[in-house]
Amino acid sequence: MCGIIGVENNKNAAVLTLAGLLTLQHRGEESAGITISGREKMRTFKAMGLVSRIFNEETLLNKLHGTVAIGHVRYTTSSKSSLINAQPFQISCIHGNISVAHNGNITNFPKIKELLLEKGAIFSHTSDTEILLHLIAMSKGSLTDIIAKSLRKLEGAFSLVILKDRTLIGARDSNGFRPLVLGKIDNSYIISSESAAVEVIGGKYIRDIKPGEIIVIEDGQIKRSLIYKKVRRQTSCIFEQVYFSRPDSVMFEQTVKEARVKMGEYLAQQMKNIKADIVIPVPDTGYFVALGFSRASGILFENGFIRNHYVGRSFIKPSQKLRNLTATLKLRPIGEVVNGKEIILIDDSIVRGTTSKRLINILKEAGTKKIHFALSCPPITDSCYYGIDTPNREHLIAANNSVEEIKKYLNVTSLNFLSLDNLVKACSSSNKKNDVFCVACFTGKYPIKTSKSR
Ligand SMILES: O=P(O)(O)OC[C@H]1O[C@H](OP(=O)(O)OP(=O)(O)O)[C@H](O)[C@@H]1O
Ligand SMILES: NC(=O)CC[C@H](N)C(=O)O
Ligand code: SF4
Ligand SMILES: [Mg+2]
Repeated sequence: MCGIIGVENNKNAAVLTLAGLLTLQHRGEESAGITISGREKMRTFKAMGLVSRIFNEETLLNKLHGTVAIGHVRYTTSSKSSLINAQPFQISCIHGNISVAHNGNITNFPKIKELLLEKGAIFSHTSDTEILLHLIAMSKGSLTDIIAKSLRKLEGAFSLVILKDRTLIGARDSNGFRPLVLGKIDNSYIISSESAAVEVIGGKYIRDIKPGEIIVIEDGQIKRSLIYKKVRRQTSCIFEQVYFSRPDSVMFEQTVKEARVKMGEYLAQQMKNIKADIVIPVPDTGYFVALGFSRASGILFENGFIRNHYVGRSFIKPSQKLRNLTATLKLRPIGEVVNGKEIILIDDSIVRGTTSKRLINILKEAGTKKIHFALSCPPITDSCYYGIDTPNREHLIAANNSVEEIKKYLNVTSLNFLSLDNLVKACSSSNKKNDVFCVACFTGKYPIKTSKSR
């Protein structure tokens, strides 16, 4: 998952974009970048690492002048985690200087790249996003037309912010896999992956960018908004509510926090025969699920872990070595809370199993008597090709083991997964049909086939 943001018509565009990126840091920790433009020449500044390490006062004041900016935090899901693939990608072409920041994965990238290479195109990045810039550079027409034409050629998941001179453009693929919202601060529009980033920088969330929509904004005015490709079926990623998004962001007319509380309530219904002394969340994502569980079951909520806030998230780290290290450093049980207790331990998901095995071991070392482990989604049995890094089924613990085998491996008293029906109910607003979600990593039924999908 990556985080993207764009701010236009604002003399503080750089600072607001930076604040937005800090708010979206949970979506990608590997690299970050900002492109800024306005009266002066377009410039991009990007580097590997966390936003706070890359952007300081000196970078901002000396290098980032302008009134329109886009920013990106990267979680690698195509090619390598390296500086050449850090975004935004800024190019110079027949249409002038253009910069783009992308969240998602373009599933027909290999095919398009091959065609472009045959035509003599030269690539300077290795990830999927660059093909869009080639398609734009080779198209003719107005800015909106060339973007629409180019996007129609892409398949898969792409929420985008694009910058050209003083124009900010937002676009979303027609399945609506990844979120993208429109907001406003004073006379400036904001486009962001999540509504939390709009609100943290002082703006107001207006609406979601629709699946298949392009929106063109300049000088504080929406110049055009069009549906470039009709939605056949909206399939927004349900894992956004489960794991990726911030609890204070709005999705499907409710906050992610509300969805997670409901997941906890449904889990409590599913597990009504299990009694325990306390309910403990695995920070951070398990927090609101455990709260919902506790309210619905009447079992006392307790904080059983101290979380180290300086090591980031474990699942999104780019190598198993880093994931192991983060999982080891991230959480420490509080002995006096768990010692001698029968607990319900709540996390959002088991993906590779890196976190859960460690947690259960350290809880036992701290004297926990019995552990009922509960997850706020079904077993993850299939890879994601739309912007989450679970490329090999052999790395997914639930792809190769039954629930009973995982229970034995984790050595827990019971293992409980939220049912798919209950997950969909928790994430839906009351007036939406169920098929607005992609649930392929739980079912293997992919809304868009790729060469690798089952
Ligand atoms: O089975 P695994 O491969 O270990 O992945 C799943 C775990 O990783 C995540 O936590 P993470 O540390 O990434 O983020 P969080 O602190 O926001 O919950 C998630 O909440 C699970 O705890
Ligand atoms: N997870 C993402 O959204 C990443 C965007 C893009 N596919 C990249 O790898 O850079
Ligand atoms: S496969 Fe899973 S993680 Fe990927 S888009 Fe679909 S629901 Fe989200
Ligand atoms: Mg977690």
